Amino acid sequence: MSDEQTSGEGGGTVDVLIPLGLDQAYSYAVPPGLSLKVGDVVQVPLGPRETVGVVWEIGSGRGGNLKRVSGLYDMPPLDPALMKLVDWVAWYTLAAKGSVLALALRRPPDDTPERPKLGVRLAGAPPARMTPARARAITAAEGGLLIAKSALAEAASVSAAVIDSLVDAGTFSIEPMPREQIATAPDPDYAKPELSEGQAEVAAALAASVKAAAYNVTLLEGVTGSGKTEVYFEAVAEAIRLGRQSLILMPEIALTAQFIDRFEARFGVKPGLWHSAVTGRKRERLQAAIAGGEAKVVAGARSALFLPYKDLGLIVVDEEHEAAYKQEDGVSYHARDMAVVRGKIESAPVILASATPSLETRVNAERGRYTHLKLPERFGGRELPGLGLVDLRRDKPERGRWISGALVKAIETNLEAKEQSLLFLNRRGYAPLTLCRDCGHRFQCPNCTAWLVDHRFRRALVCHHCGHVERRPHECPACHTPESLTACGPGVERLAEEVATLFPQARSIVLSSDFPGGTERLKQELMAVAQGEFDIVVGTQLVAKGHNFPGMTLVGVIDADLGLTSGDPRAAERTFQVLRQVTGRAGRGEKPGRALLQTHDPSHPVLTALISGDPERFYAAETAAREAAGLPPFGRLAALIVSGNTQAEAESHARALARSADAPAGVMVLGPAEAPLAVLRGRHRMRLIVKTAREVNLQDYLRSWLKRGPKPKGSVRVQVDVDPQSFL
Ligand SMILES: Nc1ncnc2c1ncn2[C@@H]1O[C@H](COP(=O)(O)OP(=O)(O)OP(=O)(O)O)[C@@H](O)[C@H]1O
Ligand SMILES: [Zn+2]
Repeated sequence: MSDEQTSGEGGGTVDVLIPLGLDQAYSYAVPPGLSLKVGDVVQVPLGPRETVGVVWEIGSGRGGNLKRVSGLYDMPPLDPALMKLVDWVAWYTLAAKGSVLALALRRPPDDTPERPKLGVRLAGAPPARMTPARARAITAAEGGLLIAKSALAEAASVSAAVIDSLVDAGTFSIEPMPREQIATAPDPDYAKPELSEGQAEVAAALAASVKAAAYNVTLLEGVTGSGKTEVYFEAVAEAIRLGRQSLILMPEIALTAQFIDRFEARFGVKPGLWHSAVTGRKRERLQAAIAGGEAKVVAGARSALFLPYKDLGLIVVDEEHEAAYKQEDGVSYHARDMAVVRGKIESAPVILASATPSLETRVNAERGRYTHLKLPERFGGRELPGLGLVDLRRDKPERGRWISGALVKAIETNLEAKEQSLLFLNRRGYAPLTLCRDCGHRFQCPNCTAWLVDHRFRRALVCHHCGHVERRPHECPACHTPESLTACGPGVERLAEEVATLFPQARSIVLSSDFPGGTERLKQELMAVAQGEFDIVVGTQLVAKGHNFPGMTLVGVIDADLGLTSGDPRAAERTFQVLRQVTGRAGRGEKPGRALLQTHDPSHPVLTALISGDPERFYAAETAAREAAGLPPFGRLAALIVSGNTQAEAESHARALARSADAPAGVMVLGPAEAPLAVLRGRHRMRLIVKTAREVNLQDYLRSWLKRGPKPKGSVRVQVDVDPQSFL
């Protein structure tokens, strides 16, 4: 930013960043009479059209023959903290700055006036001509309250025309309804829980960090059911008392009905909810309430990180280890890491909560960069579930079955005791692979290097990567043998079939993201499970985390080895996390719980660490392994995915890029090799991996490399992923 000038006057210039995939701000002339400052939201011409942009810098030159800014929008300028965040995220991820701005920029307000909802009120004398319908409407409106027209019509079982006629007769007055409250102030003392001694200590430390109003990161590590939520609510309460705003980031906001209820029980109102399904005017109003500082607590998905908080006093990242925090398309940022950045920019404390923290966060805590607070016990003296392994090499289910004898017995015992069981299998659909018994033909996605997953309930074969759907035919498309297709391996739907056969009297349900009826129904079913309406739940990772099912006392993991063989450097960590989360669903209520994990490899270090009940053992071993391999957080990693319409195009560009790598000391460029998903949505993909020592400035290196390297031509695209989480 220029030092001398704080505003661009008529005749001067400004650099305007446009929320599109452009890295540079463009210079425009400021027309006479207009005075612009940094952060102002303006309209500018771009090619043949007009577009919105933000004044990023005040230029020093004269307008000359530059295009002119067309006008200034009547909306608050972008906050300097948010501009800083945009700059930082763009620098770190190598995404185009304009694309990052698109995450942070509010759309200019819709100018069409919002049609207020109309209400009617009993205000005058009864009409000269009375009818039964009119009488009902008048009776329903007694008391003189303002009632929405449609609600009154429904309450009185009359048509809207009847109400209108009473308005015409002067019996009812018509008035605009007050707007639905979007930001009612939460009450920090609405329903304070009685905290245990350990909880109270941690809560006090968190509240103190809020009071200190300074940047500081705390890892809140507590076993499943220890009351992490309850405890960080105390930090939120403190922020509310100070009149400041809190952001609670959650990995899957759409499924957090239980969380919202808990928040309401604690603070008397719902938090402001921010996610992609909040649209239109509601979205605008919430943004305005956040910018105005009235919305005190926002619970949101990762995009809530880019909202224009007026006075952010606390950021909580719940389940900080979750992979869902990493955005893979467009700007590929990790919301947990960027939350820490925003905390720093805002001088606000950040709480990272998890029962199974990421290795990165653990190492930061161990090295003293983060404060480490622990809740080592479950609340109310409850025990963590006892864990046992089932050796599938000995206790082998018959062909086409997946539940071992030991697990069947445990479920039977649970059914007799009227307690709930959860069978966990992280595979959607009926079967991961379909093949022809006669010729061996396998059903593959035409657009991706992936098998089509049999979804029997939907009667379709589906690609989980691109969404391609086809009908399951009756004969093999290759050899035309009728009825020769066979399903290989289990998915949750198939497991549910087995459950129905084994336990016909049990009330069972399958829960996965394929659940018919969408998120709303799914929420209801999760509630129903919590209320004990099902005996057996078959589910994917969707049911593994965050939920509180008090009657659940048994968790059976169908395939504990799944995920350990993927070759992903994070495979061990992920498996450890998901297994600890899912087994943590057992025994959260009055009765103790247990979990059985089926495996072909009972001596695998991840499993023995889990069984030992000593997570430190796992973290120590995994930390040592990562350190030895120079993997994050001990080194830095980036992936470059080079894709093109043909294999040849992608490969030749990837090779040319590799040749120009010119890696200095401390930098290693690996590849190109075919990406594990070699074809995705019809695009051929090659991958280069950049691995550097921790002290290397990875971003600077990548930038200089991409600048001197060959420029992508034709269909070729290069996608940069700093800190890749998924190695597909
Ligand atoms: N001090 C308390 N008073 C009353 N109930 C509590 C208290 N602490 C925790 N609980 C209850 O214990 C259960 C588990 O608490 P909570 O969900 O906060 O744990 P968590 O550590 O977030 O669990 P997870 O990591 O498994 O999601 C909840 O039903 C919660 O209401
Ligand atoms: Zn596909």
